[in-house]
Amino acid sequence: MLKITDLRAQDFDPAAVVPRALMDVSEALDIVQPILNQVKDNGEAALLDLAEKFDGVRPASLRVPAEVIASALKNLDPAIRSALTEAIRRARIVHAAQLPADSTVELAVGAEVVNRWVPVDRVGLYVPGGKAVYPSSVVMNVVPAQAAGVPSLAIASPPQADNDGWPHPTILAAAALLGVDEVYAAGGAQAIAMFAYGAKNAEGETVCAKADLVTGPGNIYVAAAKRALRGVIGIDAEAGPTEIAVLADASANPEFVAADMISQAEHDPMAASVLVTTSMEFAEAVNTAITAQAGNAEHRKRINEALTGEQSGILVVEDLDTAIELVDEYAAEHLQIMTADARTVAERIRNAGAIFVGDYSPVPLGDYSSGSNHVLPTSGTAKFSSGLNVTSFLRSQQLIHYSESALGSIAHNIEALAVNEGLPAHGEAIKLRFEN
Ligand SMILES: NC(=O)c1ccc[n+]([C@@H]2O[C@H](COP(=O)([O-])OP(=O)(O)OC[C@H]3O[C@@H](n4cnc5c(N)ncnc54)[C@H](O)[C@@H]3O)[C@@H](O)[C@H]2O)c1
Ligand SMILES: N[C@H](CO)Cc1c[nH]c[nH+]1
Ligand SMILES: [Zn+2]
Repeated sequence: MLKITDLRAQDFDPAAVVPRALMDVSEALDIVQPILNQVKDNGEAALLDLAEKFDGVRPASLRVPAEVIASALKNLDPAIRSALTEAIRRARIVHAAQLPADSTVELAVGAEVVNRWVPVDRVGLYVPGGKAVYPSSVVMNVVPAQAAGVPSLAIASPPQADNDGWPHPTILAAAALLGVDEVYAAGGAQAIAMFAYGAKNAEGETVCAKADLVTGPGNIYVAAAKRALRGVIGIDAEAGPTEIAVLADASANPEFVAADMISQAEHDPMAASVLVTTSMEFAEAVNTAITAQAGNAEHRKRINEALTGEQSGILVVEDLDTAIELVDEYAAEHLQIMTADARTVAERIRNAGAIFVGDYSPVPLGDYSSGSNHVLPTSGTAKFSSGLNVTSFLRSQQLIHYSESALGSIAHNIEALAVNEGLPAHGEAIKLRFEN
């Protein structure tokens, strides 16, 4: 049962009423800092020690041998192979369409500025694997990186005690299906540090080369490590514990909404499920359906913890405008619109990682098979971050090429502005080119 807050007929501050987790990423920073230092100082040895400590198994090596990856692909269940293949196909089409075009602008004769998009050289892709297994996150990381043209891709995923300390076999098989052969048995904050600093063995040989960018989802420790190491390495968004917000009116189906909220709660006791609705009767019907459905769920303990935590809840408001204001303040990782004329309502939303429209576009569709990306910003960071996409792996560079006469025609402007800023040497650098 989620807590219902009745906000009808009262004034409130949206920021003060939207549910938020008690422990946010900033509080996990103190927990992960010693882990990051350990990896920075001791490379592979630290990573193997941390695997033993946090994952309960010490892999035989940090890098997964090629034959282990090949055997995972060979033994992959055909139904899973076919589902992954279709997910990859759809994701490739959607992500290829995101590729931005270079542009060349000629502002005057001989005055050219090129805007070009250049992929990063090497990326580390994090695939979670603590409480659940995420081969779908292999697809979501690798497909946009490949579409962007990144030449060097490496994956890290937690070692699994029941797979001889290697990452889960379906994760290895998904990597093989996508043509990625560089996979490391490393999880959590330590895996992010491995990509940020690189890792050497006791002999001083490089086991994992430093990456330029790390992307991918994970729990609060993974999100905290990304925040702490930003600057040492590029990061995508803080894609931490899963969130779903549902904006629904009385026309929605409470059984559907309950199932969708439970689906995301099963990720993590820290996951958040939030319903904003204009109907108290509907709010109560969803709560009744959640009680009935969650009682039979495999992960009911985790689900119950997530749904009864401070981060989850149901808000009942007076009208649709107020509901939209609240979901915009919440800025959910996933927002489902389940109202009359859902498509029009979706157009009015400003802040969300991804927006799922209507009864037949639930979040689990996007988690696996819609073609969209499931690595999305959490904890309100959708106000300023995007979900993983092709541009996450690209840098926009400008190439400036002016001829002598093109520079000469605006030299006086540069000199005037340089003097005005109190930086006359800037102006002199232009002027001396045109003397004598
Ligand atoms: N936002 C997104 O795009 C998105 C997508 C998919 C999954 N997720 C989220 O990813 C997360 C996956 O979490 P998970 O735990 O299953 O796997 P995970 O791989 O993210 O985390 C497992 C690792 O956490 C570390 N860890 C565990 N307890 C720790 C502790 N007390 N201190 C320090 N480190 C610790 C361990 O090193 C372990 O290997 C979930 O929260 C899920 O909701 C988010
Ligand atoms: N809902 C997750 C994103 O927060 C993605 C996922 C993967 N597998 C199942 N779900
Ligand atoms: Zn999910």
